[in-house]
Amino acid sequence: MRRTAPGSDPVAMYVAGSFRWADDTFPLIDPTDGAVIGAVPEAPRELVDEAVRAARGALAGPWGSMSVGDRSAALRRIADGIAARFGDFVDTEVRETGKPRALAETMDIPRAIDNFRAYADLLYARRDSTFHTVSPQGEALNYTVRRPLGVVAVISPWNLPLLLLSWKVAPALAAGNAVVAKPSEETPGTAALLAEVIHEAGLPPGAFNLLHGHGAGAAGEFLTSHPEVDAIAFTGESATGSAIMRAAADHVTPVSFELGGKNAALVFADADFEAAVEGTLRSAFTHSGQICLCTERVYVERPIYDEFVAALGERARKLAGYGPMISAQHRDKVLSYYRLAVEEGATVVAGGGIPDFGDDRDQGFHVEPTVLTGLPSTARTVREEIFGPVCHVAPFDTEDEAVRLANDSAYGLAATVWTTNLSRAHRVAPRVEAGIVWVNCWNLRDLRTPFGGVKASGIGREGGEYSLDFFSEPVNVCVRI
Ligand SMILES: NC(=O)c1ccc[n+]([C@@H]2O[C@H](COP(=O)([O-])OP(=O)(O)OC[C@H]3O[C@@H](n4cnc5c(N)ncnc54)[C@H](O)[C@@H]3O)[C@@H](O)[C@H]2O)c1
Ligand SMILES: O=C/C=C/C=C(\O)C(=O)O
Repeated sequence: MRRTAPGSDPVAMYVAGSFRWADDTFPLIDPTDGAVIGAVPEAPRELVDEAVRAARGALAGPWGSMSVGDRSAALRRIADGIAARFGDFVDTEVRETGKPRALAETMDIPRAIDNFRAYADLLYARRDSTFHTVSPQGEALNYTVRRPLGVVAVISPWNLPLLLLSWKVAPALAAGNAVVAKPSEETPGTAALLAEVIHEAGLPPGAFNLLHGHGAGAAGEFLTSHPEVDAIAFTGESATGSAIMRAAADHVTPVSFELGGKNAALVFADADFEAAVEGTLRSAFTHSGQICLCTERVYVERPIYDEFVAALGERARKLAGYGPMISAQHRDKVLSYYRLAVEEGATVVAGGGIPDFGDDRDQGFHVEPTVLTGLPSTARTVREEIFGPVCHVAPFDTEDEAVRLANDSAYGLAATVWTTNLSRAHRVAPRVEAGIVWVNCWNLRDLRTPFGGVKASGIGREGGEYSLDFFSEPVNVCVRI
């Protein structure tokens, strides 16, 4: 069984229990220095068809009839398998995304392991409803059974490649579905390692299948428009979500969408100043702003506005060790917003250009952490998702205005509120149109909470029981007594 292309990194595909390659390949690029580090297979339509058939076959075979206990044990073996190859996963994650090693070591890879462990447990913890019905039509026992959806397509982005893939694959498998996954073409490596781990864990052939390749007009679209796919779980840009929704409409395929954001931070004058500045620095610049939860709009109550802007700008200028944009194309997109902001009349408080390291990183795709001020709320820079290390800071005068500004967006994924006034925190948080509101913190995550966005930021919620709800169909059985 050949897992790797000759002379390249192991980014094989995995279909029907065996590792696959393809004649057509494209280069894998290290964004830190722009070097070609491997070749990625482009799955042809026939292989997508074969993967969907293999998944269907798995549902009719041992995977479809596996006990909850055995399924849970299989998920645990996957978690242990990732843990056993922790270093390989970290190396691959860092090489393909350019993110700081500490981030991969403390967030991406441990959280991926947790995802498999958590869903192994949740399988047991799950309860469903039963009702004893007494009505004029008669007496009955109503109970609920959960059926898997069937063949689930998982399409994931490049920013947290393993975390966001496992965030869908683990609950989909836990609920008894068969999965066909297509990770981002820019970061296929950790998914390929996951396929090896799943193979070693002994899942029946076809229960998990992995394809590589591009989205539009390629493997991604072949998969999401496939008539035999029963559900689509997607994380990525809102525009891609729209395209997938159109493809899914033909077969009324259910979708779960985690999409883009333009997340707001509200900093009140009564906030712990130091915590708010440091927290906003983290929320705007972690992974160079390439986390869907990152802050791009900061609103600060006027009495502390000047001091806040000065402090944030000074710390942004001093940031070191940050990673690159994922690709030359994405770097160019972010830089085009830096230019647009100036055209729109912004004051550049920090950054605004390309750093000069004087080493190999100058061949990579870095941009400077950037703080802007002075734009009206109608500016494209304030309205559109940039997905880079950049935020715009504007003042506000009242609590109502702060909430109105936060909600003045097509998006609604996450928000942060910085205040020491407990009543204000509880008053403001539910008024913000976002799926997640952090008070005096950012990205403090618990796998059991509902995760997702409102408006253009998504459809549905993932996390804990919420994922199991999406990945299974409740069936009401009514038995006359
Ligand atoms: N809400 C969240 O939880 C969340 C999490 C991470 C990233 N994101 C968003 O993801 C974006 C960055 O990731 P990206 O650039 O990889 O997103 P993207 O939408 O460009 O690509 C995501 C995936 O979709 C595939 N794809 C693209 N076009 C497709 C099509 N027509 N049909 C089927 N598949 C297709 C790609 O190949 C890739 O695997 C940002 O907008 C970010 O906000 C959201
Ligand atoms: O990029 C966007 C999604 C982030 C998700 C998490 O960081 C998480 O689930 O903890």
